[in-house]
Amino acid sequence: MSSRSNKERARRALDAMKDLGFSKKEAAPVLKSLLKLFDDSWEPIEDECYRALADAILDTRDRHEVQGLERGSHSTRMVAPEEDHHQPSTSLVIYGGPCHVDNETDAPCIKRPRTDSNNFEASRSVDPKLSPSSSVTAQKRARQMMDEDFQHAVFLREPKPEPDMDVAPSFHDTQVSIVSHPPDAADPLALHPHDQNQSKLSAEPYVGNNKGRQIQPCRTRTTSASFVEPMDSMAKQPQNLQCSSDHTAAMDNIGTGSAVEYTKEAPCLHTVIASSTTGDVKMSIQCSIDPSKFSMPSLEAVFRMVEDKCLRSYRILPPSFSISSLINEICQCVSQMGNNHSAEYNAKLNIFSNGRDLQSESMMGGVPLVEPIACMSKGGSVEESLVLETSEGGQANSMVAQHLALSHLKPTHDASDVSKGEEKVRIPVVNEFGSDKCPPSFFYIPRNLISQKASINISAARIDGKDYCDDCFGNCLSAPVPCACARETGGEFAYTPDGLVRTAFLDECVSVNRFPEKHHKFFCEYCPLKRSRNETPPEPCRGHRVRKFIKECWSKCGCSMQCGNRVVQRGIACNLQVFSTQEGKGWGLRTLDELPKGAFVCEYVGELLTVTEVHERTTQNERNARYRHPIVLDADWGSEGVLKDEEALCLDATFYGNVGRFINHRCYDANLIEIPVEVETPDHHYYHVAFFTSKKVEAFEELTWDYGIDFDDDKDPDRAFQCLCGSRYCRGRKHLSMEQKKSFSEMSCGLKDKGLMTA
Ligand SMILES: C[S@@+](CC[C@H](N)C(=O)[O-])C[C@H]1O[C@@H](n2cnc3c(N)ncnc32)[C@H](O)[C@@H]1O
Repeated sequence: MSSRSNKERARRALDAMKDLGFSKKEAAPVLKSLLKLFDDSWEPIEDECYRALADAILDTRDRHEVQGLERGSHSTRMVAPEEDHHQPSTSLVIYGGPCHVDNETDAPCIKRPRTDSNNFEASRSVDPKLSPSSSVTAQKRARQMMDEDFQHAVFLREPKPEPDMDVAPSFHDTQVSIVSHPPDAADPLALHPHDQNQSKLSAEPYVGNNKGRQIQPCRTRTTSASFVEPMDSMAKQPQNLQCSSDHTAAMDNIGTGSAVEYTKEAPCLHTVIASSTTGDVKMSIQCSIDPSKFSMPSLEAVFRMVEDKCLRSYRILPPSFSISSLINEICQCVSQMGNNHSAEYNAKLNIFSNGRDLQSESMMGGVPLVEPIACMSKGGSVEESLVLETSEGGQANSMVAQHLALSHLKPTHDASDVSKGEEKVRIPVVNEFGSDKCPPSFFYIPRNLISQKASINISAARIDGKDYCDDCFGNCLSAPVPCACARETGGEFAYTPDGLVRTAFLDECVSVNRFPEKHHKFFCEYCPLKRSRNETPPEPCRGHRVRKFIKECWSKCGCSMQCGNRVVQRGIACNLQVFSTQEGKGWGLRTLDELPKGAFVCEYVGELLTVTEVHERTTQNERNARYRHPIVLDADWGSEGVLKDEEALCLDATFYGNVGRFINHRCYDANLIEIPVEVETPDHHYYHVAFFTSKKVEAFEELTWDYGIDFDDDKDPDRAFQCLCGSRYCRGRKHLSMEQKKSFSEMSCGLKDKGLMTA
């Protein structure tokens, strides 16, 4: 590298820092140290718009502050998931803290993972002495911590099975039974299936009604269990059953024993747990099964299926995991498997094991199965029915909603899949910290709904020759020359053959978000955002970022659905989970898989409304205000002259949305970036808002994007929230100077229109 280009790169780096409010005096020595650390390699410094440099400057500042106060002391200790044995079994442990502080050389910290919450235990240094592991492990860990992608990694501890309660994780044992050990045989055992303590698989034995009774599932008996036999034996002991029609389940003692009947939320399921005077406990499950189509599967196979279906899809066990819900699942699986002829069974089990319950889908049209365990929502009935039609052009990626029921929603959530089978992957809901069992009501839709007023003309006829590739076949990415669909992205496809957004393209998109002043902005003569508010005179337009688009091949193209230039339209492919955040942000979305940089995560799907409709809704309907963060589709507002009202569009996921509505905001250094994707319309009024990872994301890390909200603008307080993103660049944080806040704030377009995110 010539010294001239080094100088040029240094100048650009310092300019970028100046834009962020860091003086040359402060930035230059840090840059020098970073270059030394990176062996004069510029790439890690320039990556992510000089993120490493900005981090290092702030770290150096922090360190100087901390050194003044607590020189030489380590306030907290690094916790490695494998070495911390004191955490509760479902606790979150985060690697955190600045790395590589060299007091001698004053070298800055770089790329350190940090905590997102005060509740997380974070490290302040990598000190082999603090780790019981070998120094090799410590070095490895230190290297990991130097890796920027390790930042914010959250490790979710798998719940450890409690010594006497290892029922859930290992159901392969066919010799399972439940045995009670009442200290006094005359004091029959009782079990309340709805008791929270019981359902948390706690080590604490359940003690019902202060009688000191215990139930301890164990594996000491050698009698083989079957689903049929206990039913028979129960039938012979009717005196032991105390049934209740109350769906909240009942527990009672009748002197000689006790029984619980449980029929909640599953009309086909009838579960009875009973004890006898001899101290035995028996459990029976009664499913409504058509005997003519049924052959009893093996218990082991059923358990394996349950494990696949339930435990593996969650990956972790939520605290609400309970034996009763497991029994529900077992019953459903018995019914499903038993209804299949044994020849089909093994093949279907394989399909099932692939992660998606195709088998249950194929069964849904047949014999009704046990209802999924649903989180019932409060509220009235849906007033008007939702009629969905595919819009003009047939295979549109959007639908038209004829009636939108806004006032009374009563959808239910299936905790095992919030998408209710609408996506290719299951998206479970787990609640570790929040008090609500499930997210509030909304209708899950996998594709955008078009409101009546929004003008979106989806028609194959509108796509002319230069915008599609009818002469392609199979995969456009493997053709020797990029096809017409790559025109939008400068003659090169935006995607790599691995389905990732190309790094250069992605970095450019990140840069538009982070440094909007360095990119082109469009100023409307008469801004639709202002127009919709009927302000007289309307405020001047604050400018809209001009964004880069991806154009995917579509139905008019000759290629197949598997073409590498069709990523977003193929839908969600990674394993996601809706979870309750610990920091008080409500529900959030995280990935269960490690995701490389540039991976497609999901779309932001909602109702397509005009900007005016959004404004009307906002003023008329305050319900669900918490979710009201419509996205303005203004990525290219300047391209086709003055926009008509019906062409200025927003996506609102308040009432109808997909999993994208759970993605929380993070100021500036979010791990997702929203990219406009053109699929079925050649103009840029309407497009898909697709989320891609802007860096490598660890499994179980929360997925976030920058809504672009200015937290300092209190003109519209009902729309805003107090930012709890935990980013050191947080625009709500006090330690940033006004100048820096301003720089960060200006990075987002439409900021002053608080509550409206732009994409
Ligand atoms: C699009 S929703 C995101 C999902 C939401 N957390 C939930 O529970 O459904 C946006 C709302 O989430 C909350 N939220 C998102 N990011 C946040 C943050 N960084 N700090 C605090 N609250 C946040 C706010 O209530 C916001 O209005």
